[in-house]
Amino acid sequence: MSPTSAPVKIAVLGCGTVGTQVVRLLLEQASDLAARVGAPVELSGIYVRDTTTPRDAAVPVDALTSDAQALVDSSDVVVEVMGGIEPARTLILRALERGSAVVTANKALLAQGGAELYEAADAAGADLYYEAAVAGAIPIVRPVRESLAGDRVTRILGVVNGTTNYVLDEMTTKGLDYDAVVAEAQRLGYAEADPTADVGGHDAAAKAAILASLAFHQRVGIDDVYCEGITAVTADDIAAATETGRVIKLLAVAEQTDAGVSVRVHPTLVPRDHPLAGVRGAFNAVFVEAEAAGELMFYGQGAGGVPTASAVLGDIVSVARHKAGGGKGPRESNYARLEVLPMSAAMTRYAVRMSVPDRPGVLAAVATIFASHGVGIESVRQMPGKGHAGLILSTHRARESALSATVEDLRSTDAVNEVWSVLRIEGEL
Ligand SMILES: NC(=O)C1=CN([C@@H]2O[C@H](COP(=O)(O)OP(=O)(O)OC[C@H]3O[C@@H](n4cnc5c(N)ncnc54)[C@H](O)[C@@H]3O)[C@@H](O)[C@H]2O)C=CC1
Ligand SMILES: N[C@@H](CC=O)C(=O)O
Ligand code: NA
Repeated sequence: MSPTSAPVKIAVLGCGTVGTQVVRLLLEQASDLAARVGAPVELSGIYVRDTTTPRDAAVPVDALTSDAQALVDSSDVVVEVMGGIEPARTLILRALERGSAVVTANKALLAQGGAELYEAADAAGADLYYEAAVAGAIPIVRPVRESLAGDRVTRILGVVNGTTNYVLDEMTTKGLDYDAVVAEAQRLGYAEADPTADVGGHDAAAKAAILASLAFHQRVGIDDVYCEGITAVTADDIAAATETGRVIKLLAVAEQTDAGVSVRVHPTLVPRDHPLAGVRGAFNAVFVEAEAAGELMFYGQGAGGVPTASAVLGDIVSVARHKAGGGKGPRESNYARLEVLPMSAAMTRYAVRMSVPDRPGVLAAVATIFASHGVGIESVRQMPGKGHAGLILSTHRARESALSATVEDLRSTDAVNEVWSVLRIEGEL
């Protein structure tokens, strides 16, 4: 490091699960970080609501401030780990407008108001980095944004929410109660401040929007993403999945086809021998298919304060290097003009689980309904009950609109007592 290098001043906004670990690592690793950056990396302050709240011993009390604007205005790099839309948005814009680099973990803000932030960064020639916003510690933003920038990404398939993966995994393997597992995910620091963002699928949808924007070089916002969470998944769904050699995962799917771009998040049946089925606990995994690269898989800890802080620190080093030695990170790539398709146009496979009367001719009647909508049946599994039979019909690839029309007819025929659930299938040939 040159003895004349001016320190790079880092402001941290928010001191919760992630912020605490960012501060700890910044201070503990200060000398290594300085050597990697080429200049001292200095914590200029930590913005909190209340400076008197007791905090982790790693957080220096004299660095706490409740004056966010003054802190932002006196820093070279602003690290936003508060979450939420405001005041995060205003403070990030303020930082970017004065040419400061911004590192954020805030996928909700990026997926909702990203355009405004990217434009402000571009106008000021400032860095905007957000590796922690997608799949926690896993390097996925940088690979898609930079390493694959010369390729054509066609599909991304991922487990990108640690909380829901943890919940589904605990319910599947230990038969634990849904509410108890969600509470544990909160205690472990996996869940969002409001865990309905996790279980409702919105957190995964925000990540899917960010990944799709990067992969397909155009803006895809949260409103473009079809989103279904795990709240309707029942113990019976999990048992039926096990029965058919599958597991249920909340998957984010982003695909580019000739017709356009399709981005969706929903509970999905994955065959037990598929690598995504083996993603346990709060771990995440992202498959990327690109024309030249072929299939790539990224795997690691998708949630939790310490792993997420690793991704934040990596971004801090990148932007601090630019501050110390010159240079700048990539601008937003937003030139493509593909149509973002509605969910009704999505193509996938389905498992329809239903109860039918235990009498002859029922199966033929059900098959006729599927055929009338052009939905091919790949397999039928029967599970006998008292006076009725449980059926699981797995389909060939079909259009979502055709499947919806099929289910509507199934619900109105007397050949079916009840349609219990409809789950999409990915990863099976
Ligand atoms: N916890 C995790 O595993 C991950 C979290 N993230 C993201 O990182 C960000 C932070 O998440 P966590 O640390 O888990 O949340 P958290 O709720 O533990 O921490 C946020 C902190 O910011 C503070 N804060 C919120 N609004 C504020 C305001 N207006 N003024 C001052 N302080 C304010 C809160 O009091 C809290 O201490 C969020 O955007 C989240 O989506 C991203 C990846 C993983
Ligand atoms: N709540 C999120 C945290 C990381 O993004 C999750 O559970 O994945
Ligand atoms: Na990441």
